[in-house]
Amino acid sequence: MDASATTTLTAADLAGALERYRTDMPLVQCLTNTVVQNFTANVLLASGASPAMVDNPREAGEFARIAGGVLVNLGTPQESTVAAMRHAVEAAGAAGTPWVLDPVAVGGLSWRTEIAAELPGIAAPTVVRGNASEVAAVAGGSGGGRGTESVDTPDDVAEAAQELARRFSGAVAVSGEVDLITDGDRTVRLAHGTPLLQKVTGAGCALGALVAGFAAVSDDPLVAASTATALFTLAAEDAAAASSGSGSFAVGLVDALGALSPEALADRVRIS
Ligand SMILES: Nc1ncnc2c1ncn2[C@@H]1O[C@H](COP(=O)(O)OP(=O)(O)O)[C@@H](O)[C@H]1O
Ligand SMILES: Cc1ncsc1CCOP(=O)(O)O
Ligand SMILES: [Mg+2]
Repeated sequence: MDASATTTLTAADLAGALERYRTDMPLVQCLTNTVVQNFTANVLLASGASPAMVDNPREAGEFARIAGGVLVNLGTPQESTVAAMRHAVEAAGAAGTPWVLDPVAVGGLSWRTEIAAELPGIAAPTVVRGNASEVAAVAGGSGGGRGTESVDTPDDVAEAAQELARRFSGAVAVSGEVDLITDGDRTVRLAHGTPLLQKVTGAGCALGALVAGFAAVSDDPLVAASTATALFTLAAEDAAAASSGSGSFAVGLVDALGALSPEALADRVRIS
């Protein structure tokens, strides 16, 4: 086998995942924070997936068995939703449903840092998606960022991300100006996007939901996380070009997510 084929993703890999996503319309269960629920659901719908915010302890496990992918986001943890997360992760592990951990502000606050350490002990996450400070904290190396924002760059934490991906036999997607996505063996960088993404709350959180959707249609977590990132950041470039500020940008991003075809993604994405 050609060695490069085992170490590199191609634009065609990502376009293929987007084609399957648009055909399958994956059901994505979101246990996410109270700030971003509506935006996340609209991002999933626009992209071609089907969102369901099933986040109570009585139903979360039941739903995780039938969902295509599960997002667990620690942005605003409450006793009840954390109990639901435990059930969802356990059921996802038993059913083989991929699940994504978004460790919002982990490292900076002690309870959510404990939860981020506990949940992977129930079942390993398919993808950990966070900003650089959050990924460093989950890997065990730092005190986190400034609230929900990073004080590190993805390349600062590349080794920690690779080690974490190997620990979970999954992928780690570190967001920033240049996104770094790794499965511990292969590492790709995507330099798309716009600084306007930092002026809209929930951009990272919505990206986590897309990763869960793509994990439903791809057996390769690196492909899933990379396709979600490419779709989101290329759509953001389109929205930025047509916007007059962060408000119209957020609306335009939802429009652009639905308009981006697999062919356009393959044509425009630059993988390094
Ligand atoms: N300076 C930037 N330029 C371009 N894209 C960015 C920039 N910062 C973040 N992004 C993009 O914004 C999205 C959210 O990333 P980030 O802000 O790091 O997440 P979080 O909201 O979890 O902190 C990602 O798709 C990332 O590629
Ligand atoms: C502002 C805020 N506070 C708690 S969760 C949250 C949303 C964070 O969203 P993101 O991590 O996508 O910027
Ligand atoms: Mg975040």
